[in-house]
Amino acid sequence: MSTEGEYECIVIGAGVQGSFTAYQLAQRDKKTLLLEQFVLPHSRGSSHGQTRIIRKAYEQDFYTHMMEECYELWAQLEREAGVKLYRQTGLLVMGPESSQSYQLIKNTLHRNKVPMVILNQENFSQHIPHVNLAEGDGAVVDISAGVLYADRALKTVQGQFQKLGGVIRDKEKVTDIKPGSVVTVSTSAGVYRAKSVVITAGPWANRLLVHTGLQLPLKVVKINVCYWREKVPGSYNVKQRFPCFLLTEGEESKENIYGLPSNEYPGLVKICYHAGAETDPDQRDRQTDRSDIDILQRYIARCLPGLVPEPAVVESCLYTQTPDHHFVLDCHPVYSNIVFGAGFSGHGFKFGPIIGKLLCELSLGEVPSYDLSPFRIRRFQTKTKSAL
Ligand SMILES: Cc1cc2nc3c(=O)[nH]c(=O)nc-3n(C[C@H](O)[C@H](O)[C@H](O)COP(=O)(O)OP(=O)(O)OC[C@H]3O[C@@H](n4cnc5c(N)ncnc54)[C@H](O)[C@@H]3O)c2cc1C
Ligand SMILES: O=C(O)[C@@H]1CCCCN1
Repeated sequence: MSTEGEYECIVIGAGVQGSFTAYQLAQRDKKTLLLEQFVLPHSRGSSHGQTRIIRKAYEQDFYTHMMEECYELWAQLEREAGVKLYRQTGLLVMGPESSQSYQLIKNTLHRNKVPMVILNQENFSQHIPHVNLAEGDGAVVDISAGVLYADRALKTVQGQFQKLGGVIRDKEKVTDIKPGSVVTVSTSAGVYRAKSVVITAGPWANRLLVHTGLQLPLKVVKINVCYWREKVPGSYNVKQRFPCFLLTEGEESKENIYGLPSNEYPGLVKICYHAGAETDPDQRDRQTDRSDIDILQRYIARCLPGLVPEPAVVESCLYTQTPDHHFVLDCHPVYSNIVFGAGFSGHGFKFGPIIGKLLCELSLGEVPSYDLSPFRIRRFQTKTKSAL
């Protein structure tokens, strides 16, 4: 019998998480197949675009701890592939001194001895020109934070996976998963079998998990990715050492507003709102809600006087949110050889190398390198078919 369609592991979904999982498996000499429904590269999921923020500044220690190793893994990939994927810019975190979120981030940085600088109302504008710090707001800079070149990172990790003998089959949509000690995966073009399967399908996670009788409490939202024109070209540029920034909450809203220095599109600064309207991932272009843009316009007019408060470019991206905004990293409750990573809630890119490592460990039945209790599905009231 031919073993062509037989693998040690099949990874479904070639976004950042699936690509790093496949790469980790191949590094461990496992015969691995990475399946992707669209032709690669594509911009219909969550991992496309030129940039993402990388940072250690989090409210919870467990993310900061994971990022310690994760920076190393990003650097290792850069060295292996001879490609630059990270640029240090620092991350300026601003928020009301009295707010819990701002204080938690500041305390996490402090407790974990992450290099940081605290700014005050007196010295703020000297360090960060062209930004108005709201009265009562504090400001702290996570020094090692920066920008990851997202599209380049995806291409690089997929290339390294292939160099290690890994197989990518794109334009192959998974249509069925049959659990068992050997899992059978059917696609639009063939049938494959593997000892274990990892589902990293981003906004489509529940569409695949349904074949295994499981549904997760995931909400898919569309984010308007807005770019704003500098009145004086270069004033918020990465070369001027303008940092990434994150506003924990402000006059305009309770949700984060965040930005990255002008870099990818000359003269344009990326600033987005960390919330959006619910959408079907296959119908995102029909979701035309712009309430996030209204919020951003008011914020920019008030606090970023060097930008034209009208977006010059609007692209789109999807978040897949869990109720607590923490990731889902777990094995299927009935079929332990089916593993999934989902619900990255708009902050998973930077963790790609660590998520890949953890999902690889779970799929090989190993004890994961980190405590996964914040990410397990038992924290939800998950719907599992009684027939299982
Ligand atoms: C606007 C925006 C800004 C963000 N900013 C940051 C940031 O600054 N820092 C950060 O760390 N993170 C950030 N994120 C979050 C980060 O980008 C995501 O958490 C991450 O990309 C999720 O990756 P994924 O692999 O889970 O999903 P995806 O990238 O969506 O990958 C899933 C893949 O599965 C494929 N697939 C689905 N169903 C099937 C099927 N049936 N058969 C085959 N293939 C299938 C899809 O086509 C897709 O390619 C941001 C996200 C957005 C949208
Ligand atoms: O993951 C991040 O670092 C950013 C922070 C702000 C919201 C979007 N994601």
